[in-house]
Amino acid sequence: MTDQKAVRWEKGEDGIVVVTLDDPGRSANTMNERFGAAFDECVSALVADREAITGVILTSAKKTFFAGGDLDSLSTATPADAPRFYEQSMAIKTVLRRLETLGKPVVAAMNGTALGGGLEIGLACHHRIGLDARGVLYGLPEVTLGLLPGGGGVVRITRMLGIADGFMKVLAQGQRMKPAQALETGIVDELAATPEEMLDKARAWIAAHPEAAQPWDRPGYKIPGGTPSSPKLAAFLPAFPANLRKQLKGAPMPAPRNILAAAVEGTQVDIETAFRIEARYFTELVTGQVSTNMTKAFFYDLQAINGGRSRPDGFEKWQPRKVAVLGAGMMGAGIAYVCALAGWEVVLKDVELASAEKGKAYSEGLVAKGVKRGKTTLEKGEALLERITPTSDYGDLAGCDVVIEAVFESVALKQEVFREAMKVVEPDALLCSNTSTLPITELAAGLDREGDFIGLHFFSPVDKMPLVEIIRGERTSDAALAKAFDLTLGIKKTPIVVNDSRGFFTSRVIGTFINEGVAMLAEGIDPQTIEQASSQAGYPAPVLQLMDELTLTLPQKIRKETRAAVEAAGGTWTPHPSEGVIDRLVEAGRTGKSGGAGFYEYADGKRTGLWKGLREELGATNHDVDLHELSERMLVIEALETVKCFDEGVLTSVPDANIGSIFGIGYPAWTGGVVQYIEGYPGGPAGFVARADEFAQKYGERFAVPASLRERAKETAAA
Ligand SMILES: C/C=C/C(=O)SCCNC(=O)CCNC(=O)[C@H](O)C(C)(C)COP(=O)(O)OP(=O)(O)OC[C@H]1O[C@@H](n2cnc3c(N)ncnc32)[C@H](O)[C@@H]1OP(=O)(O)O
Repeated sequence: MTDQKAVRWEKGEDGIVVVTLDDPGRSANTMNERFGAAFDECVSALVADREAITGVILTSAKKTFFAGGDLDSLSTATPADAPRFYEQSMAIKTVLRRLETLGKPVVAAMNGTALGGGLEIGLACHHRIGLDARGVLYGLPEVTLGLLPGGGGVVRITRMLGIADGFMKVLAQGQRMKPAQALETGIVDELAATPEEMLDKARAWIAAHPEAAQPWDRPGYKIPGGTPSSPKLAAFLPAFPANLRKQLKGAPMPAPRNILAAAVEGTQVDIETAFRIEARYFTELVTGQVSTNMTKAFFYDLQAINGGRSRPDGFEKWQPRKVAVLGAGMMGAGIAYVCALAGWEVVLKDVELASAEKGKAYSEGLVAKGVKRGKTTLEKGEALLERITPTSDYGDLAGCDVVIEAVFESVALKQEVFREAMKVVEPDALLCSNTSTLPITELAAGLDREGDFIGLHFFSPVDKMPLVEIIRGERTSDAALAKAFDLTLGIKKTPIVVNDSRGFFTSRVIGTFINEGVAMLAEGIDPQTIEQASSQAGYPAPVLQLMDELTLTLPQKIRKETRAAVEAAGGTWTPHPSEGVIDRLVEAGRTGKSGGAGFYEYADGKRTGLWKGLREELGATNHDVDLHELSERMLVIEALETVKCFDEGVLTSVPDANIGSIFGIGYPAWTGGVVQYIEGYPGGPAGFVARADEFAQKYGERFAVPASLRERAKETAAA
């Protein structure tokens, strides 16, 4: 038996060797050099002792069975590291191949979460047992980090499940599956209720399968669904890359394409060659900028946020008992649903009982859909609905320890409903406004208990959107912030924390995106070209389509209010080139989707195509455009506005900026978020500044680079 190594092993009297993965230096096992060396030594010892071994069980001494490739190393790879990463990918595949061809049964007793490289270790075993416990996850999430499973995962998943199921159900989605789903998908073979039961099952399986080998190593094995040359698959395989292109709409996301290529090419050759193909595609991804961006955002930034980086210290974890939701429109109804889903009592209040009941009906619809799709049970759904009480009577808010207001965007109305609610709710209730634009400090002014007042900006549709922007007013207390943070985690959303200002962070930054799209129309650029440029940048919705959804009157109203505020403070308003276009369309009655006409035409509320008159109305005559430059203008203007948010103290955290931009306002995932876009721009911040300077020259002051960013560019260029 070895000691103090990342891998230790011990042979029992029954000849079964239990291999325990236990990196001494880390709280989770990862594929770092220490593990690689120790695992190699272990497998060599198993091979040497093969005749005396009955079987092997792989398990872990950590809470997490294995957390995959070492992201600290993977996220910092550059093109110069390509040879090293190719070698590393081949080295782990070689050792796993030696294990799977040991000639003795090998069982993965995955007694905790196994993701990425962790599941790839399991896939090299002849049998995988999962732990059926809360919080345990299995899957290959690499695609969500801009990577591919480079430890043999693509090769084995496609051999095991076939190209179609392997790609669509596991590799392309990168889903982290609960144990039952992992079993159904076929990435684990059986489940155990406890780690002890898991070991018993592993021993039993070894006893029953002394001749175990991988299916693909048995003579005559056929890949499920066939290889690319088999007629059945050849008929629809060509549609895969086409569908992928359609889904990605030209966004620079190389991982899905590389995964598909590795899967298709790898199934046409022997397994060793397939490993080399996979390693080549993996190396290309890991040394590229997109995987760095996505890993920073989706692992490190999310970890920092969920770890409570922006939550004030010293306050006990809190959860509401009874939530008052004021206003049962689209937002209020969604908020009521997510709070009831979290297990809290909810009182949904509107002026008329019928409106409140209509708000509750929204939850009924979601529950019915969930039951139909098997996502919840009838009992759970009914219990959720029981927790929502619709009312028109403020008296029913008695006992509520949180108020979440979601009424019309009017300071006077919001203050009035708070005043009424505060007469009835608990004296220390948390007071939250779901405003998307109105300054929190102004809303709180005049109400007692400004310290308990905070902004909770939800995004629509509330049940689907993963973000809540928490806005701290000038007098919001630390205690209220800690409660709002806990509430947000309680409804399983990601909280970002910003300081108060008009439009906060998300509304302000998305405003620059849509205004830039409309400014292009004012330059005479064809609307279809503008839509294409935003899709190609990776935005989930084309810019003019998005503006129609948000309505053209909203930015017009915000602009008027902001202009009034600027002028009242003695400043001068600089008109934006989008203003004329928006005003013309609003004047023509084209106010957006809800008004039945905007940049697009609608029939029965459904979009039918761009308004044909738009080109004529605005004189779309400018065809000499560089599509890439249009895409960049949108990305750059949002990044510059974010820098201003930092300068003005609205933002104080890079993870909040990155995740807020991706989860809240659809900033493209491949960038890693607004700040990471600047950091990862070709040439780093200095390259970004040079590009913004070009835009400032061509398009005006709105692209002026803030001094703080110029300074950062100098520092990073000198480093
Ligand atoms: C070729 C192969 C490619 C790949 O495999 S790519 C990687 C694919 N794997 C993943 O994406 C999983 C990433 N990790 C996680 O999602 C979570 O972690 C877990 C669900 C596995 C566990 O979560 P929890 O129990 O809450 O633990 P924790 O606090 O997140 O992690 C404990 C410590 O372990 C570090 N860590 C976790 N996974 C990795 C990793 N893959 N690479 C490097 N470090 C990792 C964390 O940062 C933290 O560290 P600290 O204790 O210093 O805070």
